[in-house]
Amino acid sequence: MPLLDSINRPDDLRRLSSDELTSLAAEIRRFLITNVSRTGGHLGPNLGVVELTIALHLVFDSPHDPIVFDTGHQSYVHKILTGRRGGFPTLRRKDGLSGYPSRAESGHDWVENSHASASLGWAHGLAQGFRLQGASDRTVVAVIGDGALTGGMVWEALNNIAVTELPMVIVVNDNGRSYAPTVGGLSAHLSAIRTSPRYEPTLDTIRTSIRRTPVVGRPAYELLHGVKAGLKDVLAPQGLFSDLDIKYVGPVDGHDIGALVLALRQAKGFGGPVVVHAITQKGRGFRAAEQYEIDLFHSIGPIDAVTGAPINPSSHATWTEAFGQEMVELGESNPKLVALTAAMLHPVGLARFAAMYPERVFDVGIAEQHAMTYAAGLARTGLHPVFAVYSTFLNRALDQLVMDVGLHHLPVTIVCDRAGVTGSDGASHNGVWDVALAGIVPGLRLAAPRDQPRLHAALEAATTRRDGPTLIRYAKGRLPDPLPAVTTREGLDHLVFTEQKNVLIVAWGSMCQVAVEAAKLLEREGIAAGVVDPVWGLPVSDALVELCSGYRMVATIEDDLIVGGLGSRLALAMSDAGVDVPVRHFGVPQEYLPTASRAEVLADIGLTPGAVARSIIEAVAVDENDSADDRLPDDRLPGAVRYRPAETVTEPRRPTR
Ligand SMILES: Cc1ncc(C[n+]2csc(CCOP(=O)(O)OP(=O)(O)O)c2C)c(N)n1
Ligand SMILES: CC(=O)[C@@H](O)[C@H](O)COP(=O)(O)O
Ligand SMILES: [Mg+2]
Repeated sequence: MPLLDSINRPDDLRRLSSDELTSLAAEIRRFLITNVSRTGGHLGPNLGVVELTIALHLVFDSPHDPIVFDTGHQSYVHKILTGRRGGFPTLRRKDGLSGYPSRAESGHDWVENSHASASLGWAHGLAQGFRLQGASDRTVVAVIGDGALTGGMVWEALNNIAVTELPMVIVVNDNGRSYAPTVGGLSAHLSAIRTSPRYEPTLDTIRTSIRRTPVVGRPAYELLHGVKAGLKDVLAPQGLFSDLDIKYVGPVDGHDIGALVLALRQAKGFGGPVVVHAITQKGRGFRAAEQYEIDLFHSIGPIDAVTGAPINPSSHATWTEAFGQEMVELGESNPKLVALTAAMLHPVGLARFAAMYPERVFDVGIAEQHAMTYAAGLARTGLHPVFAVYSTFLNRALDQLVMDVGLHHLPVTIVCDRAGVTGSDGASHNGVWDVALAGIVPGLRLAAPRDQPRLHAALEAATTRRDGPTLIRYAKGRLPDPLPAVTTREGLDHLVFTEQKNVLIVAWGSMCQVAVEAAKLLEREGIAAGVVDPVWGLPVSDALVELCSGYRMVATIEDDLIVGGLGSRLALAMSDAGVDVPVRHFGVPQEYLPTASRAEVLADIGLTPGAVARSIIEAVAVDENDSADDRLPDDRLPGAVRYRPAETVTEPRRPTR
């Protein structure tokens, strides 16, 4: 029977011999490859932490000793060891196993936020909280990658942790990579430790010779681990942490369970803050991952479990590729254009621009705050920075956007990829807050292009603006077919034009297609509805406010938060202008959305043509004998939450059709 079948809780590990633990690690590796190649997910990071996670659960008593995984994308092995291997066929799916820690799944999971660099803050709070409440026997463990270590929050936490005696073990999972090789001085420092010439060959030689020694070999080998774990203080420079007076153990071979157990036990025994520096290999044990230089299979879709080749790769262009192409062309015509990324050069589509203009791209590590203020500095010298970032990670740089870029009216363009509902990466990855957050910046102009032609135009306009910031947002995945305007008036693209001032649907970005299809459904019901796309939706234009005047109803549809979104700002502007027309808002509710596919989440929150049309029909109070229920396709998925009308709807006047 496979050893893995007998592992249902961490305690089950403790009855295995060291050889059995090594065999278990191999079984887990095969399990990961078999399952994650089917579902997609963070295969590379989790292949790199198999032995580390086994050692953590051998030395610490989870959940009594919390283990906090930074970013959380590398917690699959933790889930396997805590009784959840059966859920892996449903990984990252609706009602399935989350791809990140989940309190609803297990008491072993403490932190669900998948935004990097937060684990040390969490660990500090947990340790301090336990101490204040007399639970001094609990050691808090943070597992943080070398990439996440480049985030500013880490150093805020370390500055505070360093002056405590709290029982905390900070495991640096150092594989030298974020997606790409980790950048910056910190990474160079870790690399120096990792590759210290005085460290590796010496110890490897000793280790090999001892292992060959019969009988006394194994005990001596165990002893060496203890020596090895301590040797770091002697053989290789590691001032970074010890200069903060934080004890340092390592570097330890992150794939040697015995060495890890010794180092973690030593760290636990210190009783105060300790760093354990584990050297791991992202993608370890899967040749295709190990050889995929771009990101070592950091995040994959379904692949062949042997070759690693994508299964059914989409040939359709993506927003990210379209952006990348635009940047290459803009870079050629505009020598002042520079680009920034926070450790996601390829994921945001800047790789080609970087290849063409290597001196004009800056990867700052997972440091969005720094990226934004760095961009302000660059702009202050007359350059035009484009900061490409996933929408949800823009949250990290709000103050820098408001006070460094906005306050100085600097020509910085922020390009938010993965804007809107992303779905399978869970609540903290939906890019739904950017409009509400960035929309508060005085002078910032915000566009949500609906297709590639509009993206081209928006980038042209944004990168030539000199008197303030711009933000352009687009959804994850494939580029939609072009959706041309029927006519454009005063900067407003009319996608469905009706002379009749009955219902006006105002939509932008990915919701334009939804709006057009909803208008067709309404037309079938004899309800005339026009559709207009403002493209540059914020600040709300006077032309849009004036256009809304005289309609029986305005509906706004957006793939971002209703509160603070386009619709709520339009309603406010209409109210200020005395345009007394009821407004119904369709968008993302102020909730943390559960893990599901983008399509499933959009259906659940009523952002489908059928749901929008049904709701508009209900709102314009059609003849109550014709229940809307009989007349429109209910394209919600079974069991979906019924659409909840937005609170801001005012009672519509009885329409005439
Ligand atoms: C604030 C923030 N920015 C960007 C990301 C996207 N992201 C997810 S994992 C990752 C790389 C993490 O590298 P590391 O911490 O070294 O972990 P590894 O994948 O190497 O185990 C990045 C940039 C994020 N999750 N959070
Ligand atoms: C863990 C993390 O933040 C990213 O790796 C995230 O999974 C992005 O996924 P996509 O690039 O597939 O949108
Ligand atoms: Mg890493």
